[in-house]
Amino acid sequence: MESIDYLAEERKKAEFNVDEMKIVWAGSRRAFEVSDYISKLVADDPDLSFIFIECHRGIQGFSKEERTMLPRKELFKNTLRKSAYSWKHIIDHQLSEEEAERLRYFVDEPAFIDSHLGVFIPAIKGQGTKEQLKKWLPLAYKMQIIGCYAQTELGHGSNVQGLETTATFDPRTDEFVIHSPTLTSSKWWPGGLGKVSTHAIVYARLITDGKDHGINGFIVQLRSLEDHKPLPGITVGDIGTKFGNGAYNTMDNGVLRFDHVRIPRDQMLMRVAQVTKDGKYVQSDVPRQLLYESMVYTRQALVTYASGALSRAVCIATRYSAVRRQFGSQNGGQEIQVIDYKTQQSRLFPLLASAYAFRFVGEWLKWFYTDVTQRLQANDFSTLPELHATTAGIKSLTTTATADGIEECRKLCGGHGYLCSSGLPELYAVYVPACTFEGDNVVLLLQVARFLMKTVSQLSSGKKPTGTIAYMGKIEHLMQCRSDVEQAKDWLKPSAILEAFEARATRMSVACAQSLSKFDNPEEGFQELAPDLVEAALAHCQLIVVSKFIEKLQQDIPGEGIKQQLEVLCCIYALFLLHKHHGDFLVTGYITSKQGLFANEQLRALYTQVRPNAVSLADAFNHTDHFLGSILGRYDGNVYPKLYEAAWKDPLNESDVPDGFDEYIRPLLKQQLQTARL
Ligand SMILES: CCCCCCCCCCCCCCC/C=C/C(=O)SCCNC(=O)CCNC(=O)[C@H](O)C(C)(C)COP(=O)(O)OP(=O)(O)OC[C@H]1O[C@@H](n2cnc3c(N)ncnc32)[C@H](O)[C@@H]1OP(=O)(O)O
Ligand SMILES: Cc1cc2nc3c(=O)[nH]c(=O)nc-3n(C[C@H](O)[C@H](O)[C@H](O)COP(=O)(O)OP(=O)(O)OC[C@H]3O[C@@H](n4cnc5c(N)ncnc54)[C@H](O)[C@@H]3O)c2cc1C
Repeated sequence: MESIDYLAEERKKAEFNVDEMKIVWAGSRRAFEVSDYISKLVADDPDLSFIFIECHRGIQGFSKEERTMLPRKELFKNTLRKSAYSWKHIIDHQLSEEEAERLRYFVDEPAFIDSHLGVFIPAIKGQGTKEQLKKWLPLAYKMQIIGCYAQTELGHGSNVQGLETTATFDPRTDEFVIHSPTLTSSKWWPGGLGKVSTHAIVYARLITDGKDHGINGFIVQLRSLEDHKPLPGITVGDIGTKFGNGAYNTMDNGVLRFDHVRIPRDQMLMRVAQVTKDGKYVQSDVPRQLLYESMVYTRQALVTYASGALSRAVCIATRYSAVRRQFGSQNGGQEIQVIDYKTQQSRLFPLLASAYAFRFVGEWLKWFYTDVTQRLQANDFSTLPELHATTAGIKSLTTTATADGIEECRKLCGGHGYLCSSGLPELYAVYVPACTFEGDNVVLLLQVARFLMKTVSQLSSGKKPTGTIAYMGKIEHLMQCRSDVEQAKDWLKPSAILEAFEARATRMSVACAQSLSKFDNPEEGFQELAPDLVEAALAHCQLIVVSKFIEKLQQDIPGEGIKQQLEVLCCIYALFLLHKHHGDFLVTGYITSKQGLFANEQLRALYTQVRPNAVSLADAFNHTDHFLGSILGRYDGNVYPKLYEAAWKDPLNESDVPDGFDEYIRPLLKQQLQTARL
C-alpha cells in the first residue's frame, strides 16, 4: 500500500536544502554515506531489526516498538544473537572500523560489545606497553577474548582512589594475587561482566612488599575459554534488572569477587608504572593521570552520542507537534497544529538547536582528543589537564541536557508521549545513566571547577592561558566591560553573544576564587563553595559549546540556505541559555534587565524564523523509522491509525476477557449484583 506523507506540507516550507544539511549533520559526505547505508541495512534486515522469541506458537518476531513488552531473559538472548550476527556480517563483508561502529550504533541495543569496544580496548591501548598492545589487541579485535572495564565497586565509584580490591605482588611466583577483601570491594556495575566477558581490566590497589602504590589496571581472565564457567576463585553474576522496560536491560552489568586469584606479572598494565621481577615498583616518566585515559576517551565519545540521542527525541517531538492539533478550529476547519503555539516552540526549538550545538562541539572534541593523544605519544603532556577538564565538562553538560531534553520531548508529545510506542520512555531509560556512568555529572563539573580555580590562581603569575581558557587572558577587559546591546537584533551579532558568555564565565570563576581565598583551608572552602563552583564550571562549559558553534559558522559551509539555518539555530541555543541563566548575566553585571528582555524578544523572533524549517531540520538527522522506533515520530506522520493498530498488539488484548477475571473480577461484580438486589 502506498504511504501518504502527512508532513508533506511541512516539508514544502523548508528554506534550505535538506540533503546538504544531512551532510553537515553527519560531518562529511563520506560519514553521511556510511551512516545512511548502514542504518538502512539494519532497518531492512530482520535479523538485525527484529527480536525473535520462541513461544508456544513457534518463533515469533517482535518489532523494536514492541520490545518493552518482552521478558529480560529473552531480550538478552536476542542481543547475544544480534551481536553474533553483526560480528559475522562485519567479518564477512570486511566492514571498516567506522562501518562496524555504525552497525553497532544502529542496532541500538546496549550490549557487551559496547564495553568491549568502548572501554576495554581503549583501556589496553591507553595503559598498555608496546608488548602488551601486541599481545592483547589482536585477541580483542578478533573477539577471541571479550572484555569489560571493572573499575567501580559496591562501595566506591566516583572516588577511584578509594577502591579496595588488592593486587599483591608475590615475587616467589612472579604473580599478582587479586583479592576482594570486603563486601564493598566487590566489583559492581561493569557492563558485559555479568554473563559475557571472558576478561576484565580490573582496577586494584597495587601492593608490593607491604607498600600500597595506589590504583593500577590489571588484565584478568574471568571465565574459561572452553565452557565459559568462572575460573577458580572468581564469583561473577548479573546485578539485576535496571530502570525501565527493555532499555538498558539488554546489558549484563555485573558483580565480581576475587578470592586470591593469581595472574602473571605481565598482566599488570605497565605504561604508567612497572613492577620488576624482584618486586620493585618503578614509576614511568608519563603522568599517573594516564591511568584515567580511557575515561577521557569514552567521555569524549559520549558527547557525540548525546547529540544522537537528543536528535532522536527532537525528531519525534517535532514531527508529532506538526501532526497534532488542538483548539482554535473555526467554521469546522482544522484545529491549530501544536507546533504553532509559542510555548511549544519555546520548549522544542532550543532542544532542536541543542542537538546541532552538541553535534558540532562533539566533532570539535573528537579533533581535540586526537590532537592531545598525538602529543601524548610524543611525550608532550602539557594539554592533558585541559583535555581532562573539557571532556569531563562537556560530557556532563551534554548528557544532562540530553536526558532532560528527552523527558521534555516526552511531555511535548502530551499523553501519547507516555506510551512506550512513542519510543520516548525507553529512549529516556536507556539514556539517563549517561549522567552517571563515566563519571557522575556533578563530580565531573567539580573537576572542571578545580581546573578553573587553578587557571585563575595562575593568571597573576603571568602564565598565559591557551585553548578553551584563552579568554581568561582578557580578564581585565572581561571583568569590567558591559554589553552594548541597544535593541533586540543586536543580540544576533556573534561578538555580542561571545563577549556575554566570556564575561559571565570569567566573573563567576573569579568570584569563586575570591570566596575561596577567604578560607584558611582551601579544601574546606572548596567543599563549602561546591554549588557555586559547579555553576561557574557550567558557565565555562556553555561558553565552549557556544563558541564552537560560532566557530563552525565561520567555516565555509556550502548548500542552499544551510548557513542561514545554522545561524538561526546558533542564536537560539545561545539566547535560550542567556534567558535561562538570566540571573547569572545580571548578577555579574554584564547586562541590564532591559538587555535581558531584548534577548528574550529576539529569541521569540527566532522561533518564528525556524518554525517553517523545523520538520526539515529534524529530517536532516536522517533517522530511519526503525532507528527512531516511534509511532509518533514516523516519517510519514501517519500517527493515529498506527497507534490504534499497535494498541491491539498488546499482550493484554490477546483476549477480550482478561486472565484473572474468574478469580478477581467476577466475585466483585456478583457481590455488587447481590447488593443491588438488596
Ligand atoms: C568499532 C569501533 C567501535 C567503537 C565503539 C565506541 C563505543 C563507545 C560507546 C560508549 C559506551 C559507554 C559505555 C559506558 C560504560 C560505563 C563505564 C564506566 O562508567 S567506567 C567507570 C567510570 N568511573 C568514573 O568515571 C569515576 C569518576 N571519578 C574519577 O574520574 C576520579 O576519581 C576523579 C577525577 C573524580 C578524582 O580523581 P582523583 O585522582 O581521586 O583526584 P584528584 O581530583 O585529586 O585528581 C588528581 C589529578 O588528576 C587529574 N585527573 C583526574 N582525572 C583525570 C583524567 N581522566 N585525565 C587526566 N587528568 C585527570 C586531576 O585534574 C588532578 O590534577 P591536578 O593537576 O593534580 O589538579
Ligand atoms: C548503566 C551503568 C553502567 C556502568 N558501567 C560501568 C562499567 O562498565 N565499568 C565500571 O567500572 N563502572 C560502571 N558504572 C559505574 C559508574 O561509573 C558509577 O556509578 C559512576 O562513576 C558514579 O559513581 P557512584 O555510583 O559511586 O556514585 P556516587 O559517587 O556514590 O554518587 C552518589 C551521589 O553523591 C554525589 N557525590 C559523590 N562524590 C561527590 C563529591 N566529591 N562532591 C559532591 N557530590 C558528590 C554524586 O553527585 C551523586 O549525587 C556504570 C554505571 C551505570 C549506571
